[in-house]
Amino acid sequence: MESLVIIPPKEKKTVTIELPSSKSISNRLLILNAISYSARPIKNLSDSDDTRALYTSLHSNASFFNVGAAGTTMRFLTAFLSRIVGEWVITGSERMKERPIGVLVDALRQLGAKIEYMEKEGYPPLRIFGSALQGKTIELPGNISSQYISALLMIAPVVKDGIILKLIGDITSKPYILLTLKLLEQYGVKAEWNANVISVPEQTMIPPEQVTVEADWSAASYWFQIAALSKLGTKIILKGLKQNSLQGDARVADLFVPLGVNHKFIDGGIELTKSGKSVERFEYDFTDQPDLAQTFAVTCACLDVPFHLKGLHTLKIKETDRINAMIKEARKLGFVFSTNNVDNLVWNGAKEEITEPPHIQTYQDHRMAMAFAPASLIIGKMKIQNPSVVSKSYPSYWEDLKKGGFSLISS
Ligand SMILES: O=C(O)C1=C[C@@H](OP(=O)(O)O)[C@@H](O)[C@H](O)C1
Ligand SMILES: C=C(OP(=O)(O)O)C(=O)O
Repeated sequence: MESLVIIPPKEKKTVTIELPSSKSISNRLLILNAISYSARPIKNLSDSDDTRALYTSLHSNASFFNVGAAGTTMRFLTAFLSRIVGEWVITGSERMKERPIGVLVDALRQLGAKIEYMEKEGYPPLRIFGSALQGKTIELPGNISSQYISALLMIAPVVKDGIILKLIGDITSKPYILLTLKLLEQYGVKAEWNANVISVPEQTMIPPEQVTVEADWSAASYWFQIAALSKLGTKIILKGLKQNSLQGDARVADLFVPLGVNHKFIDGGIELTKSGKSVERFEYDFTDQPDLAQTFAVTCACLDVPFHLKGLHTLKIKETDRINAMIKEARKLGFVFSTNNVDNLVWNGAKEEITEPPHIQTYQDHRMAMAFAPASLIIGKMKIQNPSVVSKSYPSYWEDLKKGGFSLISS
């Protein structure tokens, strides 16, 4: 498998980056357009693998869909197809077959859906016999993946009598549920969320005249990281980000202030500059922003800031077991992380000497590649295995790094 040698820039730079658009928003809009039979084009649709997987599935005449590694596509399509008459099969990558979907399948079965597990109980691939669904009140755990909840909420307005979800336990990735409700609102859908109960009555959807996808704040996090690890005087302009974003990961801007990155919203984007003033220790609960955890772990260690990252209970069922992947790969950079093996990642400052340029494995996880590459600003030359994995959410990541002055050599 291919790898990429990364050589950091020598000089401080001013760089302008056109960020990719959000795959989370793109995939919701594709489903909402399909459910409301809207043919209106979506502006600035993501060109990521995950959005391509959904777009291709929705525009195909086939009854078999392979969604690859795309979690949202797998979960959203399962709910969507459950109410389309026909027999459908959805599968995905080997890793997708290890990512649980039982909570969503159980909920859909309560609405009358006929879904079979084709291999392992509780996991893809699925065979779905689509039929009309009957809405009701469903209880489901809120602490495994918010994608199950978003998938159900998006079909709710067109399910007879609507759907009421009673979420049991803590709610994980809440901003993604809010994102779903805000986008449903753009399609004229009224919903209510009180404490742990979300209700979406059956109602007519009114597609908006025009929908535009925002730039991706999760992708922006790697540029905040680069700003934090660059020389003083570096300026990074990220185009397409909005201050009043629908995305929960917009929190990254404030979270980087104590790690020495200042930001200023400007016309059409945001400008990052390095203040160089970091805290002595970083602590944060990532329950609401799980996709940012890798960015912060690598940044803090490179800045010599010990940390305690909490709320990481969902990281084990993402593209890889991210907690263990981080522990293993950070060690190659000389940082010794530890975990309770449930929901946290800790670094007390322990370091080991490294003798050769690190060769980072990415475990089919785009965020491993994107969060580790900026470490080269501190460590020097390093190698990233299987760099093409970034196309899951940010296909132009390496091209953009080149704009930032990094030299990249395929090997
Ligand atoms: O709904 C979404 O668009 C997402 C929800 C989150 O997943 P979980 O709800 O499984 O944490 C996030 O990690 C993922 O990248 C995208
Ligand atoms: C977890 C992620 O994606 P998904 O669950 O949609 O595969 C991600 O992009 O970090």
